[in-house]
Amino acid sequence: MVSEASGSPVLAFEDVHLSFGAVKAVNGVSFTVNEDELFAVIGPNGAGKTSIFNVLSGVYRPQQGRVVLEGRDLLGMRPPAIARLGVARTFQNIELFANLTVVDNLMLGRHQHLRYGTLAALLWVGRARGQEVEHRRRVEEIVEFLELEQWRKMPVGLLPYGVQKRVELGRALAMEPRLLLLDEPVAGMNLEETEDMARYILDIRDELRIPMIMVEHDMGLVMDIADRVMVVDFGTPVAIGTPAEVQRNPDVIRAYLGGDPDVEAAVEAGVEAAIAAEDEGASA
Ligand SMILES: Nc1ncnc2c1ncn2[C@@H]1O[C@H](COP(=O)(O)OP(=O)(O)OP(=O)(O)O)[C@@H](O)[C@H]1O
Repeated sequence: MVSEASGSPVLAFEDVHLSFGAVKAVNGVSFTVNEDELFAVIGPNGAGKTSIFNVLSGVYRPQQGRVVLEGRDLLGMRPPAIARLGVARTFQNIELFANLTVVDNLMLGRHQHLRYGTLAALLWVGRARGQEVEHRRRVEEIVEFLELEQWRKMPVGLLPYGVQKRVELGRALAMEPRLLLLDEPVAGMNLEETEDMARYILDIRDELRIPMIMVEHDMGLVMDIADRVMVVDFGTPVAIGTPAEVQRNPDVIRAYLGGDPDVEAAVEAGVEAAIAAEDEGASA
């Protein structure tokens, strides 16, 4: 099982345990995320994926474990402090201001970088003016990067769903994150929107060099674009590895298909056949 990222890790999630009464939402989960890595977390409904995100962003405080971002222990910090350290997040359900324009929503993402007071902002003087210009410049760069130019002055609520999801991604990028958490980035999207989003996610990794953790139910997307995948089931890690490694792991297939013995026998036969075919291909 490959559990360590190659290169230097940005994030270390170490033996985290989180229970709600008798429910072990996260049960001894450990992984690291490398600085240029797209790391995916998958698992059946209720497996603990959202709970892992909530631990990472400070919403839930685990009973045991460590979460270290670039050498700093995040446990015990409140969500705004963790966001200031550079952990940005997109949500399953879009969380934008529907009546504000694309540019204004992105400007709100810059909010934690504002270094001037309200009075200075109102008077539009000195530092406030200089910083505002800089923030607008950064926002326009993101508009261009995510190809949002044609919608920049439109209220977000009027835009197609796929574009709204892209604006949400832009708002997270406006925070200049050190680590980006993507919670089901293509949920509810059609094929074209999904392909667009996949391209932007890969560009964020390759051009902006921002490491990401993605929770996603779309297996095709995960297997296509993730560098490594962690599978969780009932809060417990089942496997960590490359998409190819994880896909042929019988424990993973079992976690998805349940304990039906007929299904299991069929799966194991299928896995063996796949491995044999691969080996044959390799030796040919
Ligand atoms: N605040 C909470 N209070 C009580 N139980 C919770 C809470 N949050 C999560 N759980 C429980 O922890 C377990 C893991 O839930 P979680 O939402 O993390 O799973 P998930 O993998 O994200 O599921 P889904 O794919 O459906 O979003 C579930 O049994 C859930 O009911």
